[in-house]
Amino acid sequence: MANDNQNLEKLTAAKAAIAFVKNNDVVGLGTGSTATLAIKELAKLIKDGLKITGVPSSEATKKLAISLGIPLLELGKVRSIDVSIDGADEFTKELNLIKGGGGALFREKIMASLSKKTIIVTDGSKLVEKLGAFKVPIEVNPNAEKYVMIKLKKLKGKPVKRIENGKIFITDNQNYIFDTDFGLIDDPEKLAYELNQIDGVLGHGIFVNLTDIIFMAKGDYITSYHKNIG
Ligand SMILES: O=C[C@H](O)[C@H](O)[C@H](O)COP(=O)(O)O
Repeated sequence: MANDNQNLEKLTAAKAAIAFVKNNDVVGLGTGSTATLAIKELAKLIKDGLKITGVPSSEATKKLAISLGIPLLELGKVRSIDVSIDGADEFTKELNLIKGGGGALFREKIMASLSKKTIIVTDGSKLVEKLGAFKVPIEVNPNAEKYVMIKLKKLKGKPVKRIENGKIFITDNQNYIFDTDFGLIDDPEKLAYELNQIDGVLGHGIFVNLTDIIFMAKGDYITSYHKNIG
């Protein structure tokens, strides 16, 4: 459970990202507690006259955006997004991420892939030296449940089907999530590639080369990490 300080940090990071949204932008709307704060800040600007069109990355975010009166386009219908703002469960200074704690990883990855600029916002608890303490969420078609389990074990993963409130967790795309322990991940790009090769895996929470800026707030300080374009 996030404490008050963490919530304040999330809000600080969210506000830093909102500054990148310009009039008439198509804006990717992430999922989770930090993205929610960003979306609420965006809604305030819209009330003050900013014109944007949002693209939600989950059904929960869609519902939130509608309740706040944000005009929306469906993710599957857009060719390009100007800027997207999302959270993360872990990140490294190389701008590699683990996402999907809320199960929205597939649509979030499509959103990030369509975005000219992807901004990630986090509190001070998400920065790690190496990804992997947070188990990698993997979205799996139920028809491939056993097959994918076998494949993940061959990759030395320990998959556990996600249960929430005593029930099997079902994603917005009607799939399962396997939270998979790979230990600390030495080469996230390689693991991402290997997971992409498994039939029945719709997507996974390792995000490599998809982020432009990360704003992390810790206490009173905000640190930004930028993509190395050199
Ligand atoms: O599926 C959920 C997303 O990837 C979230 O962005 C991620 O879990 C971080 O969420 P939060 O901002 O609540 O920590």
